[in-house]
Amino acid sequence: MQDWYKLAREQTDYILEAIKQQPFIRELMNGTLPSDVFQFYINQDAMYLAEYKKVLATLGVKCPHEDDTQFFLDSATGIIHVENALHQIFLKDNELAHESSPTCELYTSYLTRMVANRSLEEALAAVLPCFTIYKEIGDYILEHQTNKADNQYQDWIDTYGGEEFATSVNNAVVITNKYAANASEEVLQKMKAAFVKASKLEWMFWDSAYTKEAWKI
Ligand SMILES: Cc1ncc(C[n+]2csc(CCO)c2C)c(N)n1
Repeated sequence: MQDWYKLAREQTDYILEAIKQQPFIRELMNGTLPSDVFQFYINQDAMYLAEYKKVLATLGVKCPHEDDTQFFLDSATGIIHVENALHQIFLKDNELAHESSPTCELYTSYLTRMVANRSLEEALAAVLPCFTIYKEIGDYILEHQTNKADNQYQDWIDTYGGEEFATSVNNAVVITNKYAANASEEVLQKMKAAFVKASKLEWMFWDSAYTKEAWKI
């Protein structure tokens, strides 16, 4: 398996295209996303990230190569700095929610289960869309927006588009490809399923923010 990610990316192209068409993304891009919807998203994302950083730390500890461990542990602490800075800009303290939406709960629980109970390869594949999809969507928005000087969400957009974040995403892809290169056909199938599912959960996360998804009871 030469370039596992290239194949996984091709097989999830329909999900990427669907994300680009989501009203959340379109309105984020032109700056018209209602601020209560963005608040809901940032709130849920704060809860997502609190779990995701533990997922990355656990994954890092599982990696046999020191450099890979270093990368995932750095990414976990990076979340504390970069993402918290974003939340400082956008998260209004008085609107802090403490209950995860069903989709936020589903996504974080899924990732936690993958790193706890599955092979390193599967866990890597499950964690990767978080990096690659944000990179693609960040770049997509930067490329297509016409209002960079006056979009209230520009700080968010700039975090995920551009070069600095690209290096981190590239590292995550290279590491995942490296383990895929020696994986059996059975493991490769499981990696693909995990990558597809996590990509769908990324779509669902934005969708659930746009509808301000609540528990049914
Ligand atoms: C639901 C959701 N998915 C992905 C990201 C983006 N993201 C979160 S942590 C991380 C790795 C280190 O920065 C990246 C790319 C997000 N914020 N929220």
